[in-house]
Amino acid sequence: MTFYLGLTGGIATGKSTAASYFRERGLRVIDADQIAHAQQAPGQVTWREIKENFGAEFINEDQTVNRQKLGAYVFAHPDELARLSKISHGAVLAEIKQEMQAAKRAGEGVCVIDVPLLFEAGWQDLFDATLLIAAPYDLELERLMKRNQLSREQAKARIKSQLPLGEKRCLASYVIENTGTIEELRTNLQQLLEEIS
Ligand SMILES: CC(C)(COP(=O)(O)OP(=O)(O)OC[C@H]1O[C@@H](n2cnc3c(N)ncnc32)[C@H](O)[C@@H]1O)[C@@H](O)C(=O)NCCC(=O)NCCS
Ligand SMILES: Nc1ncnc2c1ncn2[C@@H]1O[C@H](COP(=O)(O)OP(=O)(O)OP(=O)(O)O)[C@@H](O)[C@H]1O
Repeated sequence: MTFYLGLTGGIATGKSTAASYFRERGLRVIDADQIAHAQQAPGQVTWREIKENFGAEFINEDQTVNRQKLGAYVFAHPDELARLSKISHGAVLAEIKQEMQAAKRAGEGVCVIDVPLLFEAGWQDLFDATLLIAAPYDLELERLMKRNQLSREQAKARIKSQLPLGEKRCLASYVIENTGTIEELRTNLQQLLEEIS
């Protein structure tokens, strides 16, 4: 039986860092962001819908979606972000389900599904358990500003576009506080893996 572990967090709280650890341990990690990006490749259905709904000004000369520009726009306009989510989520979910089936067919013990918007989308029932990588608000804000080179206001708007971390804490089966070093995070992840394996 495959144990499906849904991995989530706030923006920049450390999901990808946790996902890297699981990959190093040889586990399949299904990455919703990566799936969403692949489905935005020129010519794909999602790409066409983005072009039609948001306009050609969000398409680069090489026909790829200008994600930086689109991100700056949608995170400043909640209704537009909802429109983008609506365009993307059905196809992302279908691909996630396919990859989960592949893990089962391959007889894998644990399969991790990294979904930033797991609780916002209401997908928790798809998984055997959910793991939230959490960090205090100020740390989340600092990491996000630094990594994406955003102003404080831009970073705050991105965090605000998601369900508050406090609410995600109540919904998750497991919560790991990512407030120490990356080594400490890895130790906590190892303990969790031992518990569920
Ligand atoms: C808004 C976009 C253009 C920004 O692109 P960018 O390269 O700057 O960011 P990236 O895709 O790496 O996402 C970074 C983080 O932003 C957050 N985020 C992304 N999409 C959304 C959304 N629709 N609502 C709230 N937060 C979001 C997530 O925490 C994600 O991990 C891009 O995220 C996008 O196309 N989003 C729609 C698809 C989607 O909902 N993806 C999430 C996985 S289901
Ligand atoms: N324990 C830690 N100590 C110091 N830096 C960390 C720690 N954990 C993560 N980081 C750094 O914080 C940033 C955000 O981490 P990461 O990319 O894993 O977050 P994420 O939750 O996947 O983000 P997103 O939601 O945007 O995809 C990265 O630059 C990462 O190297």
